[in-house]
Amino acid sequence: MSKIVVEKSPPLKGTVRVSGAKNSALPILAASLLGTEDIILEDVPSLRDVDVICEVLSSLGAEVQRYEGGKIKINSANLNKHETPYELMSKMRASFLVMGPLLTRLGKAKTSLPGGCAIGTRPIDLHLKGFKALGADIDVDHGYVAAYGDKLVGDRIYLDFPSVGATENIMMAAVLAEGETVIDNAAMEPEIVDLANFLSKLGADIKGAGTSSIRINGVEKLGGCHHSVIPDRIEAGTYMVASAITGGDIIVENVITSHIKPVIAKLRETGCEIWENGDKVRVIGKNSRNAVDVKTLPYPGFPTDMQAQFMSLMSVSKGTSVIIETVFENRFMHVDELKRMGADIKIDGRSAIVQGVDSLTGAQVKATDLRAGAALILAGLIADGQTTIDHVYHIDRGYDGIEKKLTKLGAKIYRTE
Ligand SMILES: CC(=O)N[C@H]1[C@@H](OP(=O)(O)OP(=O)(O)OC[C@H]2O[C@@H](n3ccc(=O)[nH]c3=O)[C@H](O)[C@@H]2O)O[C@H](CO)[C@@H](O)[C@@H]1O
Ligand SMILES: C=C(OP(=O)(O)O)C(=O)O
Repeated sequence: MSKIVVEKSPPLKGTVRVSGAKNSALPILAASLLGTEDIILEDVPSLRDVDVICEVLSSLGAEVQRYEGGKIKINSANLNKHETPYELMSKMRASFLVMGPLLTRLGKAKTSLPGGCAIGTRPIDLHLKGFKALGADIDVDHGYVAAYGDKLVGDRIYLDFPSVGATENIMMAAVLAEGETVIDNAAMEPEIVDLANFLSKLGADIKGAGTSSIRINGVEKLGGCHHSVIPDRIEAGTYMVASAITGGDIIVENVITSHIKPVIAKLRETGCEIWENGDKVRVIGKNSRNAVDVKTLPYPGFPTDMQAQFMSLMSVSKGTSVIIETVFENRFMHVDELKRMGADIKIDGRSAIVQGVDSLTGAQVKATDLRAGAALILAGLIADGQTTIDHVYHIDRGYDGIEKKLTKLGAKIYRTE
């Protein structure tokens, strides 16, 4: 199994370009099952998760052609299977997002139940609540979930939590349902808006995406379109923290700054200087090692997907920081790994109390999930000596060319087999 080795690096300098967003690309690829004509997607990041979802689409009868530079062509005119193979589903939770499109297009869908993962139990009750409200029968048995409904009919659905995945799955199921569906307390993440924009280009009638109430009027059929995936706000935030933690001065390109307001605000609170200019942000980190408190929340709050990276920064900041994780119940697996590197962190329920230390030391650690892996790379950049990170397949799920991009900024990072 390959490992990533990170050595103490100089302050980062230069320019880094952010790739298309994983969390937009995955639902949009799933939604491609709804179209009956050619769909061309651009700016799709090169990631393990994208490889897996493309395999899922092919296994269902869609034609998927991949080109250099993040372009993918999909044609789902001959969609002919409603069941996804367990081996593919078990590789990635987001493959559950094919349920909504399959159900509404074929009248039936069956996938293995996505299990829990390192960051929490990650139930799917809200997805199923939505499908049921649209008239589907749900059958959960022997580790599989099946949904049946020849004729879905729109309804009003209140989500008990603004779940990103449930909002997406229900929105996708509703686009071909009869009449109007309203999702209340819907997730408002930029990736929901990107999915709604994509579906609208296919011919769907969706209003209110990006607010807490989304209205979908079902249409008979969807066609094809050309769509570019929005930039990855979490990848952008990760490089911004890399500049802050190393005391660097970098420009992050291909950023929609309104999507990363909480990250910009919190970095400024640490003392980091940030200049916004169109789709670029310059991040000057020389004074950015001051402790701040962080509380993760659904968008537009501080993203849970940036919590681990901020914890690395707080580990070497002046003072004490309280980091509260409200979105996932178990997203502190990186704490033990950071402690191996000398961080001083205590967990109390959903809070982590981080007492900044003067320096970290390189160690052998493992990426317990995607963002935990990114956090360990960030910690490795300023730790004395060498940090060797195991289980890097987690990192490959969500960071397009991370070693290459960091190396270009002057970081000492490489992969070993
Ligand atoms: C592929 C993708 O887009 N992944 C993102 C998506 O994950 P995902 O869509 O899985 O996250 P959700 O917003 O659904 O989950 C948030 C919370 O809702 C709970 N919940 C969710 C569904 C459900 O049916 N019942 C339920 O209780 C979860 O357990 C969790 O505590 O949003 C998360 C929250 O911003 C991000 O961390 C992930 O990177
Ligand atoms: C939790 C994440 O992703 P996923 O939902 O794909 O596991 C993430 O991107 O940090």
